[in-house]
Amino acid sequence: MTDPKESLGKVRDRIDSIDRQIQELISERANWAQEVARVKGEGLSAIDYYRPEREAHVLRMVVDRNNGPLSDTEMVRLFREIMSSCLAQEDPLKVGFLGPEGTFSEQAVRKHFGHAAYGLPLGSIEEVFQEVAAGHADFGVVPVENSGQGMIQVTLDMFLTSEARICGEIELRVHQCLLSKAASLGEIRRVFAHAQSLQQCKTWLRINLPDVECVAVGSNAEAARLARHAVDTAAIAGKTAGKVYGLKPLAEGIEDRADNTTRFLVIGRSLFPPSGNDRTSLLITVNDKPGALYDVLNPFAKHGVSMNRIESRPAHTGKWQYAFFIDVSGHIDDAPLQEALKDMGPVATQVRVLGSYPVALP
Ligand SMILES: O=C(O)C(=O)C[C@]1(C(=O)O)C=C[C@@H](O)C=C1
Repeated sequence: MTDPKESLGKVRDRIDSIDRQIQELISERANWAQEVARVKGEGLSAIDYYRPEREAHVLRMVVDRNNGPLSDTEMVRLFREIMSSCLAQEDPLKVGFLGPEGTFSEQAVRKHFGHAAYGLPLGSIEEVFQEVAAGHADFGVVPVENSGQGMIQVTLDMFLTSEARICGEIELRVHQCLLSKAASLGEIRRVFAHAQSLQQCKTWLRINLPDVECVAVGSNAEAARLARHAVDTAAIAGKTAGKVYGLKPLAEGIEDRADNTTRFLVIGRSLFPPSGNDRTSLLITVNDKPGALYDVLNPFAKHGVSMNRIESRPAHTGKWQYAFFIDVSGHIDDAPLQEALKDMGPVATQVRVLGSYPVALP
Protein backbone atom coordinates (compact mmCIF):
# COMPACT_ATOMS: atom_id res chain seq x y z
CA MET A 1 0.00 0.00 0.00
CA THR A 2 1.28 3.49 -0.79
CA ASP A 3 2.01 5.65 2.20
CA PRO A 4 -0.55 8.58 2.08
CA LYS A 5 2.19 10.91 3.37
CA GLU A 6 4.43 9.90 0.48
CA SER A 7 1.71 10.52 -2.13
CA LEU A 8 0.83 13.88 -0.54
CA GLY A 9 4.50 14.77 -0.89
CA LYS A 10 4.42 13.87 -4.60
CA VAL A 11 1.30 15.96 -5.22
CA ARG A 12 2.92 18.93 -3.44
CA ASP A 13 6.09 18.52 -5.54
CA ARG A 14 3.88 18.73 -8.63
CA ILE A 15 2.16 21.89 -7.28
CA ASP A 16 5.59 23.44 -6.51
CA SER A 17 6.76 22.78 -10.02
CA ILE A 18 3.56 24.30 -11.53
CA ASP A 19 3.92 27.36 -9.26
CA ARG A 20 7.50 27.82 -10.50
CA GLN A 21 6.28 27.78 -14.10
CA ILE A 22 3.34 30.13 -13.35
CA GLN A 23 5.69 32.55 -11.60
CA GLU A 24 8.19 32.53 -14.46
CA LEU A 25 5.37 33.16 -16.93
CA ILE A 26 3.90 36.00 -14.84
CA SER A 27 7.35 37.66 -14.73
CA GLU A 28 7.73 37.18 -18.48
CA ARG A 29 4.24 38.69 -19.00
CA ALA A 30 5.13 41.66 -16.78
CA ASN A 31 8.24 42.26 -18.93
CA TRP A 32 6.12 42.24 -22.10
CA ALA A 33 3.63 44.64 -20.49
CA GLN A 34 6.59 46.97 -19.85
CA GLU A 35 7.51 46.61 -23.49
CA VAL A 36 3.95 47.65 -24.46
CA ALA A 37 4.33 50.67 -22.17
CA ARG A 38 7.66 51.53 -23.87
CA VAL A 39 5.92 51.44 -27.28
CA LYS A 40 3.12 53.71 -25.98
CA GLY A 41 5.76 56.21 -24.85
CA GLU A 42 7.91 56.52 -21.72
CA GLY A 43 7.21 58.73 -18.75
CA LEU A 44 3.43 58.85 -19.23
CA SER A 45 1.12 58.46 -16.25
CA ALA A 46 -0.90 55.29 -15.45
CA ILE A 47 -4.06 56.58 -17.11
CA ASP A 48 -2.23 56.89 -20.46
CA TYR A 49 -1.25 53.21 -20.35
CA TYR A 50 -4.68 51.95 -19.24
CA ARG A 51 -6.74 50.30 -22.02
CA PRO A 52 -10.14 49.03 -20.78
CA GLU A 53 -11.04 47.70 -24.24
CA ARG A 54 -7.86 45.57 -24.36
CA GLU A 55 -8.42 44.31 -20.79
CA ALA A 56 -11.99 43.29 -21.68
CA HIS A 57 -10.70 41.47 -24.77
CA VAL A 58 -8.03 39.62 -22.73
CA LEU A 59 -10.60 38.61 -20.11
CA ARG A 60 -13.12 37.40 -22.70
CA MET A 61 -10.41 35.11 -24.09
CA VAL A 62 -9.84 33.85 -20.53
CA VAL A 63 -13.56 33.02 -20.24
CA ASP A 64 -13.59 31.32 -23.66
CA ARG A 65 -10.59 29.15 -22.73
CA ASN A 66 -11.87 28.22 -19.28
CA ASN A 67 -12.68 24.52 -18.88
CA GLY A 68 -12.90 24.56 -15.06
CA PRO A 69 -12.61 23.47 -12.34
CA LEU A 70 -12.38 27.18 -11.38
CA SER A 71 -15.44 29.28 -12.32
CA ASP A 72 -15.27 32.01 -14.99
CA THR A 73 -15.60 34.60 -12.22
CA GLU A 74 -12.55 33.19 -10.38
CA MET A 75 -10.45 32.95 -13.55
CA VAL A 76 -11.37 36.49 -14.54
CA ARG A 77 -10.49 37.68 -11.02
CA LEU A 78 -7.03 36.06 -11.17
CA PHE A 79 -6.21 37.47 -14.61
CA ARG A 80 -7.58 40.87 -13.63
CA GLU A 81 -5.09 40.89 -10.73
CA ILE A 82 -2.23 39.96 -13.05
CA MET A 83 -3.12 42.83 -15.41
CA SER A 84 -3.59 45.17 -12.45
CA SER A 85 -0.03 44.38 -11.27
CA CYS A 86 1.40 44.63 -14.79
CA LEU A 87 -0.15 48.10 -15.22
CA ALA A 88 0.91 49.28 -11.75
CA GLN A 89 4.57 48.68 -12.69
CA GLU A 90 4.37 52.13 -14.23
CA ASP A 91 2.35 53.89 -11.55
CA PRO A 92 -0.94 52.67 -9.96
CA LEU A 93 -4.26 54.05 -11.20
CA LYS A 94 -6.10 56.21 -8.65
CA VAL A 95 -9.76 55.20 -8.36
CA GLY A 96 -12.29 57.15 -6.29
CA PHE A 97 -15.26 55.36 -4.74
CA LEU A 98 -18.00 55.87 -2.16
CA GLY A 99 -16.16 55.14 1.09
CA PRO A 100 -15.36 54.42 3.79
CA GLU A 101 -13.30 51.25 3.38
CA GLY A 102 -15.31 48.05 3.21
CA THR A 103 -18.24 49.29 1.07
CA PHE A 104 -19.61 47.30 -1.85
CA SER A 105 -18.29 50.14 -4.02
CA GLU A 106 -14.78 49.24 -2.87
CA GLN A 107 -15.45 45.60 -3.77
CA ALA A 108 -16.54 46.79 -7.22
CA VAL A 109 -13.28 48.80 -7.56
CA ARG A 110 -11.26 45.67 -6.74
CA LYS A 111 -13.30 43.52 -9.11
CA HIS A 112 -12.65 45.91 -12.01
CA PHE A 113 -9.21 47.39 -11.30
CA GLY A 114 -7.61 44.70 -9.08
CA HIS A 115 -5.66 45.25 -5.87
CA ALA A 116 -2.67 47.05 -7.41
CA ALA A 117 -4.83 50.13 -8.12
CA TYR A 118 -4.93 52.83 -5.45
CA GLY A 119 -8.45 53.16 -3.98
CA LEU A 120 -9.52 56.62 -2.85
CA PRO A 121 -12.48 56.44 -0.40
CA LEU A 122 -14.70 59.53 -0.77
CA GLY A 123 -17.64 60.94 1.18
CA SER A 124 -20.40 60.90 -1.43
CA ILE A 125 -21.30 60.01 -5.01
CA GLU A 126 -21.11 63.73 -5.87
CA GLU A 127 -17.54 63.85 -4.54
CA VAL A 128 -16.54 60.90 -6.73
CA PHE A 129 -17.68 62.89 -9.80
CA GLN A 130 -15.89 66.03 -8.55
CA GLU A 131 -12.57 64.29 -7.86
CA VAL A 132 -12.57 62.67 -11.30
CA ALA A 133 -13.41 66.01 -12.97
CA ALA A 134 -10.64 67.78 -11.05
CA GLY A 135 -8.11 65.08 -12.06
CA HIS A 136 -7.44 64.04 -8.44
CA ALA A 137 -8.71 60.57 -9.35
CA ASP A 138 -8.08 58.87 -12.71
CA PHE A 139 -11.42 57.08 -12.54
CA GLY A 140 -14.39 56.79 -10.21
CA VAL A 141 -16.74 53.91 -9.43
CA VAL A 142 -20.38 54.77 -8.62
CA PRO A 143 -23.44 52.54 -8.07
CA VAL A 144 -26.15 53.10 -10.71
CA GLU A 145 -28.70 50.32 -10.38
CA ASN A 146 -29.77 47.48 -8.11
CA SER A 147 -31.53 44.43 -9.52
CA GLY A 148 -34.29 44.67 -6.90
CA GLN A 149 -34.67 48.42 -6.35
CA GLY A 150 -33.94 49.96 -9.73
CA MET A 151 -31.93 53.04 -10.61
CA ILE A 152 -29.90 55.15 -8.18
CA GLN A 153 -31.13 58.61 -9.04
CA VAL A 154 -28.29 60.63 -7.46
CA THR A 155 -25.89 58.98 -9.90
CA LEU A 156 -28.09 59.61 -12.95
CA ASP A 157 -28.65 63.24 -11.95
CA MET A 158 -24.89 63.85 -11.68
CA PHE A 159 -24.61 63.22 -15.44
CA LEU A 160 -26.99 66.15 -16.07
CA THR A 161 -24.47 68.64 -14.76
CA SER A 162 -21.08 66.94 -15.09
CA GLU A 163 -18.88 66.21 -18.11
CA ALA A 164 -18.06 62.69 -16.83
CA ARG A 165 -17.71 59.90 -19.38
CA ILE A 166 -18.67 56.29 -18.72
CA CYS A 167 -15.69 53.98 -19.34
CA GLY A 168 -16.95 50.70 -17.91
CA GLU A 169 -19.63 48.83 -16.02
CA ILE A 170 -19.27 46.35 -13.17
CA GLU A 171 -21.86 43.89 -11.92
CA LEU A 172 -21.42 42.80 -8.33
CA ARG A 173 -23.46 40.11 -6.57
CA VAL A 174 -24.36 41.70 -3.26
CA HIS A 175 -24.41 39.31 -0.32
CA GLN A 176 -25.61 41.03 2.82
CA CYS A 177 -24.63 39.90 6.34
CA LEU A 178 -25.84 40.83 9.80
CA LEU A 179 -22.63 41.87 11.55
CA SER A 180 -22.26 42.47 15.27
CA LYS A 181 -20.15 42.16 18.40
CA ALA A 182 -23.09 40.28 20.00
CA ALA A 183 -23.04 36.50 20.35
CA SER A 184 -26.63 35.91 19.21
CA LEU A 185 -29.59 37.52 17.43
CA GLY A 186 -31.51 37.70 20.72
CA GLU A 187 -29.16 40.43 22.04
CA ILE A 188 -29.78 42.82 19.12
CA ARG A 189 -31.96 45.90 19.79
CA ARG A 190 -30.88 48.19 16.92
CA VAL A 191 -29.74 47.63 13.30
CA PHE A 192 -27.77 50.21 11.28
CA ALA A 193 -27.67 50.02 7.48
CA HIS A 194 -27.84 52.04 4.29
CA ALA A 195 -31.51 52.62 3.32
CA GLN A 196 -31.06 50.45 0.21
CA SER A 197 -29.71 47.55 2.29
CA LEU A 198 -32.61 47.79 4.77
CA GLN A 199 -34.88 47.56 1.77
CA GLN A 200 -32.98 44.57 0.33
CA CYS A 201 -33.29 42.64 3.62
CA LYS A 202 -36.85 43.72 4.58
CA THR A 203 -38.39 40.24 4.73
CA TRP A 204 -35.46 38.71 6.62
CA LEU A 205 -35.62 41.52 9.19
CA ARG A 206 -39.38 41.16 9.63
CA ILE A 207 -39.09 37.43 10.29
CA ASN A 208 -35.87 37.31 12.33
CA LEU A 209 -35.69 40.67 14.12
CA PRO A 210 -39.32 41.90 14.21
CA ASP A 211 -38.92 44.26 17.20
CA VAL A 212 -35.58 45.94 16.55
CA GLU A 213 -35.13 49.59 15.63
CA CYS A 214 -33.79 50.00 12.06
CA VAL A 215 -31.65 53.11 11.51
CA ALA A 216 -30.68 54.25 7.99
CA VAL A 217 -27.13 55.68 7.70
CA GLY A 218 -24.88 56.97 4.86
CA SER A 219 -23.24 53.67 3.84
CA ASN A 220 -22.99 50.04 4.90
CA ALA A 221 -19.44 50.55 6.10
CA GLU A 222 -20.62 53.51 8.19
CA ALA A 223 -23.20 51.13 9.71
CA ALA A 224 -20.45 48.64 10.55
CA ARG A 225 -18.37 51.40 12.11
CA LEU A 226 -21.31 52.41 14.33
CA ALA A 227 -22.10 48.81 15.31
CA ARG A 228 -18.60 48.46 16.83
CA HIS A 229 -19.57 50.60 19.78
CA ALA A 230 -22.46 48.72 21.44
CA VAL A 231 -23.02 45.02 21.86
CA ASP A 232 -26.79 45.28 21.38
CA THR A 233 -26.39 46.78 17.87
CA ALA A 234 -25.76 45.19 14.50
CA ALA A 235 -25.05 46.37 10.96
CA ILE A 236 -26.16 45.08 7.60
CA ALA A 237 -23.14 45.08 5.30
CA GLY A 238 -20.84 42.85 3.28
CA LYS A 239 -18.48 40.38 4.94
CA THR A 240 -15.50 42.62 4.05
CA ALA A 241 -16.91 45.45 6.19
CA GLY A 242 -17.11 42.95 9.09
CA LYS A 243 -13.41 42.17 8.66
CA VAL A 244 -12.44 45.85 8.45
CA TYR A 245 -14.46 46.82 11.55
CA GLY A 246 -13.95 43.67 13.68
CA LEU A 247 -17.56 42.39 13.62
CA LYS A 248 -18.76 38.80 13.42
CA PRO A 249 -21.40 37.65 10.90
CA LEU A 250 -24.44 36.50 12.93
CA ALA A 251 -26.27 35.66 9.68
CA GLU A 252 -25.12 35.57 6.05
CA GLY A 253 -26.96 35.91 2.74
CA ILE A 254 -29.87 37.77 4.37
CA GLU A 255 -30.91 39.61 1.17
CA ASP A 256 -34.51 38.79 0.19
CA ARG A 257 -33.59 38.08 -3.44
CA ALA A 258 -30.95 35.44 -4.14
CA ASP A 259 -29.83 37.23 -7.33
CA ASN A 260 -29.33 40.61 -5.61
CA THR A 261 -26.87 42.41 -7.90
CA THR A 262 -25.69 46.01 -8.04
CA ARG A 263 -24.44 47.55 -11.26
CA PHE A 264 -21.70 50.17 -10.98
CA LEU A 265 -20.36 52.59 -13.60
CA VAL A 266 -16.71 53.45 -14.08
CA ILE A 267 -16.49 57.18 -14.76
CA GLY A 268 -13.55 58.97 -16.33
CA ARG A 269 -12.72 61.93 -18.54
CA SER A 270 -12.44 60.38 -22.00
CA LEU A 271 -13.94 57.90 -24.45
CA PHE A 272 -12.20 54.61 -25.32
CA PRO A 273 -12.12 52.57 -28.58
CA PRO A 274 -14.39 49.53 -29.19
CA SER A 275 -13.69 46.22 -27.40
CA GLY A 276 -15.90 44.05 -29.62
CA ASN A 277 -18.80 43.73 -27.18
CA ASP A 278 -19.82 47.18 -26.00
CA ARG A 279 -22.69 49.19 -24.66
CA THR A 280 -23.32 52.91 -25.25
CA SER A 281 -25.03 55.22 -22.77
CA LEU A 282 -26.78 58.28 -24.15
CA LEU A 283 -28.38 61.29 -22.51
CA ILE A 284 -31.16 62.65 -24.71
CA THR A 285 -33.39 65.62 -23.90
CA VAL A 286 -36.69 66.37 -25.61
CA ASN A 287 -39.44 68.95 -25.28
CA ASP A 288 -42.71 67.79 -23.74
CA LYS A 289 -44.83 67.47 -26.90
CA PRO A 290 -46.92 64.61 -28.31
CA GLY A 291 -44.84 61.91 -29.97
CA ALA A 292 -41.45 63.35 -28.88
CA LEU A 293 -40.28 60.14 -27.24
CA TYR A 294 -41.52 58.04 -30.16
CA ASP A 295 -39.57 60.27 -32.58
CA VAL A 296 -36.41 59.83 -30.52
CA LEU A 297 -36.69 56.05 -30.19
CA ASN A 298 -37.81 55.30 -33.74
CA PRO A 299 -34.31 55.75 -35.31
CA PHE A 300 -32.92 52.97 -33.08
CA ALA A 301 -35.52 50.52 -34.42
CA LYS A 302 -35.00 51.76 -37.99
CA HIS A 303 -31.23 51.12 -37.89
CA GLY A 304 -31.43 47.84 -35.92
CA VAL A 305 -29.84 49.24 -32.74
CA SER A 306 -30.99 47.25 -29.74
CA MET A 307 -32.04 49.27 -26.70
CA ASN A 308 -31.21 47.81 -23.27
CA ARG A 309 -32.54 50.40 -20.87
CA ILE A 310 -34.45 53.71 -20.67
CA GLU A 311 -34.88 55.92 -17.64
CA SER A 312 -36.42 59.38 -17.57
CA ARG A 313 -35.54 62.29 -15.24
CA PRO A 314 -36.55 65.96 -15.10
CA ALA A 315 -33.89 67.66 -17.25
CA HIS A 316 -33.06 70.68 -15.00
CA THR A 317 -32.83 72.77 -18.21
CA GLY A 318 -36.40 74.05 -18.10
CA LYS A 319 -39.86 73.22 -16.85
CA TRP A 320 -41.39 70.10 -18.43
CA GLN A 321 -38.19 69.15 -20.19
CA TYR A 322 -37.16 65.55 -19.74
CA ALA A 323 -33.83 63.81 -19.97
CA PHE A 324 -33.78 60.19 -21.09
CA PHE A 325 -30.90 57.96 -20.11
CA ILE A 326 -30.78 55.35 -22.83
CA ASP A 327 -28.43 52.36 -23.05
CA VAL A 328 -28.02 50.64 -26.40
CA SER A 329 -25.91 47.72 -27.62
CA GLY A 330 -22.80 48.60 -29.58
CA HIS A 331 -20.08 51.25 -29.70
CA ILE A 332 -20.55 54.88 -30.73
CA ASP A 333 -18.16 54.25 -33.68
CA ASP A 334 -20.56 51.61 -35.09
CA ALA A 335 -22.27 52.77 -38.31
CA PRO A 336 -25.89 51.84 -37.31
CA LEU A 337 -25.61 53.88 -34.10
CA GLN A 338 -24.09 56.83 -35.98
CA GLU A 339 -26.98 56.70 -38.47
CA ALA A 340 -29.58 56.50 -35.68
CA LEU A 341 -28.09 59.55 -33.94
CA LYS A 342 -28.05 61.48 -37.21
CA ASP A 343 -31.79 60.81 -37.71
CA MET A 344 -32.46 61.86 -34.12
CA GLY A 345 -30.75 65.25 -34.54
CA PRO A 346 -33.81 67.25 -35.64
CA VAL A 347 -36.16 65.78 -32.99
CA ALA A 348 -34.05 65.88 -29.81
CA THR A 349 -33.06 69.10 -28.05
CA GLN A 350 -29.77 67.51 -26.93
CA VAL A 351 -27.94 64.21 -27.55
CA ARG A 352 -24.89 63.53 -25.41
CA VAL A 353 -22.78 60.39 -25.61
CA LEU A 354 -22.01 59.54 -22.00
CA GLY A 355 -19.75 56.69 -23.04
CA SER A 356 -19.18 53.46 -24.94
CA TYR A 357 -17.68 50.72 -22.80
CA PRO A 358 -17.20 46.93 -22.60
CA VAL A 359 -20.23 44.97 -21.36
CA ALA A 360 -19.65 43.77 -17.77
CA LEU A 361 -17.61 40.59 -17.35
CA PRO A 362 -18.60 37.81 -14.92
O1 LIG B 1 -2.00 45.81 -24.02
C1 LIG B 1 -1.75 46.88 -23.47
O2 LIG B 1 -2.02 47.97 -24.01
C2 LIG B 1 -1.10 46.89 -22.14
O3 LIG B 1 -0.77 47.95 -21.64
C3 LIG B 1 -0.94 45.62 -21.40
C4 LIG B 1 -2.06 45.38 -20.41
C5 LIG B 1 -1.96 43.90 -19.94
O4 LIG B 1 -1.39 43.67 -18.87
O5 LIG B 1 -2.42 43.03 -20.67
C6 LIG B 1 -1.90 46.28 -19.25
C7 LIG B 1 -2.70 47.38 -19.07
C8 LIG B 1 -3.71 47.80 -20.00
O6 LIG B 1 -4.82 48.33 -19.33
C9 LIG B 1 -4.12 46.72 -20.91
C10 LIG B 1 -3.36 45.60 -21.07
